[in-house]
Amino acid sequence: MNPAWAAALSRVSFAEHLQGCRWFGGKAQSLSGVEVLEAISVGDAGCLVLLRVEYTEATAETYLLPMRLAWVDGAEVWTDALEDEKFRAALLEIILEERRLCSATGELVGICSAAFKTQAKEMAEQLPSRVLSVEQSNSSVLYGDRFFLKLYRRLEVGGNPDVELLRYFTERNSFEHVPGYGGAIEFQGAEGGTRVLALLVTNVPNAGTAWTTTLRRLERKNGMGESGPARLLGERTAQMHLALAAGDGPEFTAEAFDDSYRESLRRMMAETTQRMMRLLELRMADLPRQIQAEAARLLRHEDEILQRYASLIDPEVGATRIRIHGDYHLGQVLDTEGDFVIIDFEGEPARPLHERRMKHSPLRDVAGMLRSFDYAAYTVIAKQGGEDAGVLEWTERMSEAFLDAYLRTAHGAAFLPESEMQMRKLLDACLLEKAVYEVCYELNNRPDWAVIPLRGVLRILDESSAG
Ligand SMILES: Nc1ncnc2c1ncn2[C@@H]1O[C@H](COP(=O)(O)OP(=O)(O)O)[C@@H](O)[C@H]1O
Ligand SMILES: O=P(O)(O)O[C@H]1O[C@H](CO)[C@@H](O[C@H]2O[C@H](CO)[C@@H](O)[C@H](O)[C@H]2O)[C@H](O)[C@H]1O
Repeated sequence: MNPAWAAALSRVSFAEHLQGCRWFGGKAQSLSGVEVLEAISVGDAGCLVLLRVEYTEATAETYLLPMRLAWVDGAEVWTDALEDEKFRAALLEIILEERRLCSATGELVGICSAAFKTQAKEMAEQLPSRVLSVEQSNSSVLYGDRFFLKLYRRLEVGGNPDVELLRYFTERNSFEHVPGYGGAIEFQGAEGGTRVLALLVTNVPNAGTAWTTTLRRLERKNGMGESGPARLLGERTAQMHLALAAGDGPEFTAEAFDDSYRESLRRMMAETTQRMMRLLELRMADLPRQIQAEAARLLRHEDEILQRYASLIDPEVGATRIRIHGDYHLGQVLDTEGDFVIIDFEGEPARPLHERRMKHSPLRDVAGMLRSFDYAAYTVIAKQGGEDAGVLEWTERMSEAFLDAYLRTAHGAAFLPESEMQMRKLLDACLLEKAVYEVCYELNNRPDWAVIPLRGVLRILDESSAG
């Protein structure tokens, strides 16, 4: 690393800075140390800093920070390099021109798809760019109205499912309701191990995500009777799964839902639950007082949740498992006014990479979307300050329409369990696990939102013990 940078970076108070970043996923943990692993120079525009964050009670993580030294009021300070047009242009250039930039511990490599290489040649002048200010776990840049670049914040060694799946759909032309894959930036460590730092795709003009358009409709009580959009979304979701199920090669071929998988699923579900319970205990005092009683109630249900998984993962379930979206919700769908485009195949950001790349029942995605209808309803109810029967009824209608269209479109697919009872059991297990995951995600990322999934878990438990 450049010694001047190393000295300047050593003066930055990263631990404090991270707590204020939306994309930092360690807010519920106590930090035990932060170390700069590398600062990869991006021409003279700035650098990409790899930061190792250590926790007292969780596995260390690596984060990516684009940084630039600037003079502010006569002093040299580090700023967010993404705010700088020159830096953003340099990132795009690395991909379109397939640049390779050496650093002390490895090499930064730009990878460009054939289709984007042609576009790059046509591009006479630099495209104006801007950073998107949207609700997300990473950071994104829009170049003119053509390219969309996502800079990943939490980095892991290994293949990135977002890149993998979008490249798969684009190369096979098997599902058109996704952005076109354009390229990536990787950091190939000298000691082995590659991390994906950024993804480039086509920009998809849109009216917002289905999350924002759904909330808008709900808040204005406008078009609430219509189940057409939920049906279309169910159909597109099934088409996405059918395209993924048709894949071959070790990464895509469908696999059996056998005992060893069932055991790893049960283990993963148990781990998520135990993680959630420990986080809840840790953060209890920070939760608003009126929510603490519900959180305490949830803490008493640990054994019940674990038992429920065991009985729900039925040994009779005879379906296949495939690559899935992995973190499917209304915010992962662009509303293109009349249709939908599905984005963000990275999987649940809080899970380790090997779990995100596993093959699963696509009912996990279905459960994710059903939970999202619930989130939308309770977000509106929270804003309005009280229960609203109309909104809750809407959620039920949308969920039914979505599920019905999904099952009709995927009818006969090997990834659907054979009987309706098996399907319901598996879906219920996925719904419970998703809500449990969401409590962890919110405590770590957006503590103010934790009440929504927390109440969601309690409702799922109450409903199934009543039924
Ligand atoms: N290809 C695209 N074209 C236009 N906008 C996009 C595209 N992909 C994502 N977006 C916008 O960027 C936001 C964040 O993208 P997403 O992939 O969900 O990032 P994250 O992994 O950080 O959650 C989306 O909610 C959407 O508003
Ligand atoms: O989109 P990401 O990959 O960043 O997913 C993470 O963040 C999501 C929030 O941005 C989070 O989704 C949860 O909140 C949504 C509303 O903002 C809601 O629609 C989803 O149903 C709910 O799960 C997601 O869980 C997390 O992985």
